[in-house]
Amino acid sequence: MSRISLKENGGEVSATKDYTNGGGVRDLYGEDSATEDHLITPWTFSVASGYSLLRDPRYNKGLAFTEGERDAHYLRGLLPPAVLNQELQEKRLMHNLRQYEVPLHRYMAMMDLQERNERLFYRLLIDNVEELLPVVYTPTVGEACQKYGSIFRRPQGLYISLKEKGKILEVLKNWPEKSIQVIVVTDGERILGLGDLGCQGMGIPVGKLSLYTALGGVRPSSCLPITIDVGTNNEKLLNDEFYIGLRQRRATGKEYAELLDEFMRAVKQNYGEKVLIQFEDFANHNAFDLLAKYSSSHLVFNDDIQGTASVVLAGLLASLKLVGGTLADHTFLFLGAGEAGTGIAELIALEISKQTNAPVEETRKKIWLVDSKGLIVSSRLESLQHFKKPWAHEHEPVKGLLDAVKAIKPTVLIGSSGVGKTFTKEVVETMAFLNEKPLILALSNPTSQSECTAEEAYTWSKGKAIFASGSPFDPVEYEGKLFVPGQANNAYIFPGFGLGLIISGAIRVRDEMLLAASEALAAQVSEENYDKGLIYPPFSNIRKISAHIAAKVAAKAYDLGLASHLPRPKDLVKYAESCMYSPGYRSYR
Ligand SMILES: O=C([O-])CC(=O)C(=O)O
Ligand SMILES: [Mg+2]
Repeated sequence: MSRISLKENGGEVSATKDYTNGGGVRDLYGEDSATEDHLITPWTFSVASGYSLLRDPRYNKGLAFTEGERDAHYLRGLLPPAVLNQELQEKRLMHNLRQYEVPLHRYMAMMDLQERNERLFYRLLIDNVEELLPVVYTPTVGEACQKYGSIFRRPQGLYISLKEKGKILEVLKNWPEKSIQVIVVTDGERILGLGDLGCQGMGIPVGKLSLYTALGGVRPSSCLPITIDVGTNNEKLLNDEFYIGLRQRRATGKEYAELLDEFMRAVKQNYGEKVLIQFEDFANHNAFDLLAKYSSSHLVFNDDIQGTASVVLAGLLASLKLVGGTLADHTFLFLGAGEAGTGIAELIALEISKQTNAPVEETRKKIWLVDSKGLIVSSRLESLQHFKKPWAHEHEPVKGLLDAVKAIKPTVLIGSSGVGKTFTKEVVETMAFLNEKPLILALSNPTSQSECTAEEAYTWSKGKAIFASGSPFDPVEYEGKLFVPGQANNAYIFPGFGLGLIISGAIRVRDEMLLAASEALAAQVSEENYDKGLIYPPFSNIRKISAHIAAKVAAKAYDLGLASHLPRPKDLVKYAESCMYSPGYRSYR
């Protein structure tokens, strides 16, 4: 039951909440209108007041409760006399946060705030997005996952382990919110570039969903972080006395597939057809299969394959303004042929195919991938995993990255292997030797896994490189000129993408929607950004950017006949904006 204080008489009061078919809830509290839909089932819930109101992060306002609210809701004496507005609370908290020098301490302070006063948490995150993104998200969230057991305070999100086999539907019903629109789920096997963190991967769904709200305006109450715990193969965690997950090695094969299948069925049964399930940080060997298996029956999106692809394609489209030519004029070389690498490669091939009308089998030939065994070439075809096969072109075998750069002569070099420091000085120098303006994207996360740093890219290329990275880097001064690296992180795409699916009531994800999202993001890069060498707009404008992405994605859903929210709103950008959650406090009568 959700608890809320809306009525003036305090105590336990019943109110009516309108429930809807596709997992949408009516905007009773004026939060947003993203989810208005046809009503079918009435729902009753109780009202919190007094002490329990102060302890309920969704409705607590701390010292911002007004005199009238303190009277009406049995709060007298439970708060000190001062009344502070949200602005002053924000100022105080930002001041406190900046005192912490250790990033993990900032992360913990932010999580505490989220569990104490949700609206204030989102106020901070939205108003200080560039400063706080690296705290609640990449890179600090990676360290938080590594140490999740030690820093554990209050549980966030929903844990579904092998112990819950056969009971997943019941577990979903334990979650206090009934109306869920977005689930981010991980099994913790490939957390960023940090590997298997088992159950402690929970930090990732929690962090991603806080961005759904802050950057994409999806209501927090409709977001559900889930970690599926099938064990871990991480010996360090298995031997860690504070580890929070199942102390066993990973279940695989049939046992794994059955648990996932029960989960997918339970989600659809409980929340309907229109709940978005975002797969996050699964290992390659499961990620592709899960996406393929469920994309025709569920609204599923793999952020590491599709979200990363869409954000990188956006950067490439934008970079054409700086480097010239069309996408088809370029040659692409990837280090890393997993989810991100092959996902990006395929979306580039699709976009070139769309632009030139050439079949995608042809356009793929502009794109080369290197994995741990060297360049992917046709003589390796037999032994390649299925998702690498389309990239096995005719070429003699080439071992390392440097030789591949020399052989392929790429104009664009993309790192997506999850392994740090692999763009060496020689590699960057060769790119700069081959190209007037080499485009270098070091996508692996967190910062420790980045293929090179921004400073390395600019200095080794003697200021020629156009550089962006998955994890954030500070601007670099080189020979008196300031270079501002972009952050090619899927956080640009998934919040707006998800919002677009929600507002249109989409029931399936299609590649055309990803292309639409990329084009929308690229269109948001301004002349001023280009002047600084940026191929992504700053995150400070992200809510506006998300609304534009959402509008294009929703438009595509309508065009493809996959939207269920009818009639189609006339101005989709305005509509998307009007749906977005804003974190200002509500007044309680
Ligand atoms: O979380 C991030 O920053 C980007 C991402 O999805 C990953 O690296 O797996
Ligand atoms: Mg990820």
